[in-house]
Amino acid sequence: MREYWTALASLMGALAFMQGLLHAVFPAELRAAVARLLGRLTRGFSPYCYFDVTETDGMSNNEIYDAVQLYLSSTAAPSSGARLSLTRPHNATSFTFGLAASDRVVDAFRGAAVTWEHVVAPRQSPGFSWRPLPDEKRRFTLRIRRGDRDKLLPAYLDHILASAQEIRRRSQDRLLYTNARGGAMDARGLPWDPVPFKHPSTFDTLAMDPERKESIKADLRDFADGSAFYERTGRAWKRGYLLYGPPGTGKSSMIAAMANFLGYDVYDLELTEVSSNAELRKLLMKTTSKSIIVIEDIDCSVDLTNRAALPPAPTKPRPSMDGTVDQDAAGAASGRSITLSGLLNFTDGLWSCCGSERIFVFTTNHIEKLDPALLRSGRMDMHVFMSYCSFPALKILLKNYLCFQGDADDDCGAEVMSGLEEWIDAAEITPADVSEVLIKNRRNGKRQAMEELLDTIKARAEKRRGDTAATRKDGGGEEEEEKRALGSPKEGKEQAAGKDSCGDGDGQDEETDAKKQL
Ligand SMILES: Nc1ncnc2c1ncn2[C@@H]1O[C@H](COP(=O)(O)OP(=O)(O)OP(=O)(O)O)[C@@H](O)[C@H]1O
Ligand SMILES: [Mg+2]
Repeated sequence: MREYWTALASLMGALAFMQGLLHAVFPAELRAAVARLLGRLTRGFSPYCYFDVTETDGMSNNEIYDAVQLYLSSTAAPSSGARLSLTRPHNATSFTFGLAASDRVVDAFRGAAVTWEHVVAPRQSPGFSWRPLPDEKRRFTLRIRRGDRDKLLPAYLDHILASAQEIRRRSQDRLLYTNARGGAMDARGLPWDPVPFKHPSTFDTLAMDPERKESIKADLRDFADGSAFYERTGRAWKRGYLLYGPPGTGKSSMIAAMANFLGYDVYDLELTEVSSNAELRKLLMKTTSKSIIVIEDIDCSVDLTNRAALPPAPTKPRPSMDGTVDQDAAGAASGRSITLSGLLNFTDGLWSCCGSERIFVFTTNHIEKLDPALLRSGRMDMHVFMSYCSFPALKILLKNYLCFQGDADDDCGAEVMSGLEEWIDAAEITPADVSEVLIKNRRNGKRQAMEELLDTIKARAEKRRGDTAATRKDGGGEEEEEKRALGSPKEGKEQAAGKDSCGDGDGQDEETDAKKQL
């Protein structure tokens, strides 16, 4: 036994000596080169090919790395018995599983097996970098059989990217992005600032005529399921909504309800922070698909006066082919570089097709101030008038705020309800004002809250009647008439009933025309 231990000790000594000698004679670079050569030789004879997906690709994060991580976490890993790491992504409420360092997982696609390995190695010399790099270098290595290569690539990677996007959408809370940084980029080169989007508005809580609500929901559903339709018809997969109406009628609430209904992120585009059309294009390019791009109060954000009414510019703007004023030239000449034509390119020009499945929503309190170019057919597919509170909309608010059950609710006298029905249209009261009264009085019980509301509505209707009479007396009748003609709820109701107010009778787009005016 003793001899055995002596022999082992001298063998270990000899090995240590050899290793020291090897290190002294062959420098590290030479050893690495030999290892690389051997690796290349063995790979040359190997029936597999390998693809590395590194965490960073030079300056920025590698989108495919993130996608592979998410994909493996949800599909392959849980069934494989591999070791998993647990993470919760930024802004997410749920946990995701990731493949731990140096672990492997087998996946299958189109009948072929593939192996993923997660390789984590310490970063040796950080070198020069514009941004702090992690201490470890991470990558996924994909191993597939040489014979399967054409069958799997790039379809398998497309499948991974699509699955990861869907997982992200399901697991993450929706995000609200804003460009309020005046064009500055963040560390990842993105011009948008995200915050978690947790708006409670849904189509159930939105007070508007149930029929119009249903038709908007159906339109959104058609849009979201319309991949094949848009491809077949050669149209960009996008849709434009123009929401217009007085303040407090639910335009912003409708946007939140749309986002919650579809599960889309919202990009709130602050046009006053955008200095040029080029910047606008960059912003558009950095939006993701399955998103709603919102420009609120479009009439206030940028000077979108009628083309004919543009102020004379110091240098003569170049007339376009159809004789109208060149908006870019006029805009530049008048000192602002974001123009109507830039905005139109953004919504339905060539640039609008970067990415897909996006909804543009413009809101305004003054549709009459918008350029007809913005309203013409094909630009904004749906014009939705958000009107003052109607009786069906009021019933929704009563249900939401007071749990009022309609006719089945005996507590509240039928006469209060019929009074509300009688006065609500004449009062021209917004859902926001109705909500305010209900919130204030809801602790006093249903009946009292509704009576309070009836008083408010009656007082308002009578005041309106008095105001109108006074205006007529002062000879302002014509002005009042004009105002009503431009944006009154009555007009909205006619429009809601199917009248086209946008001069869009060219029948260019049947699908759009059928649903356009809501
Ligand atoms: N149709 C509606 N259904 C339910 N709640 C509404 C509706 N309209 C307004 N409200 C209530 O009033 C508040 C203000 O509404 P919202 O901000 O959506 O109005 P808006 O039309 O966007 O107004 P503005 O034109 O001033 O931006 C909301 O928080 C919501 O509680
Ligand atoms: Mg609003």
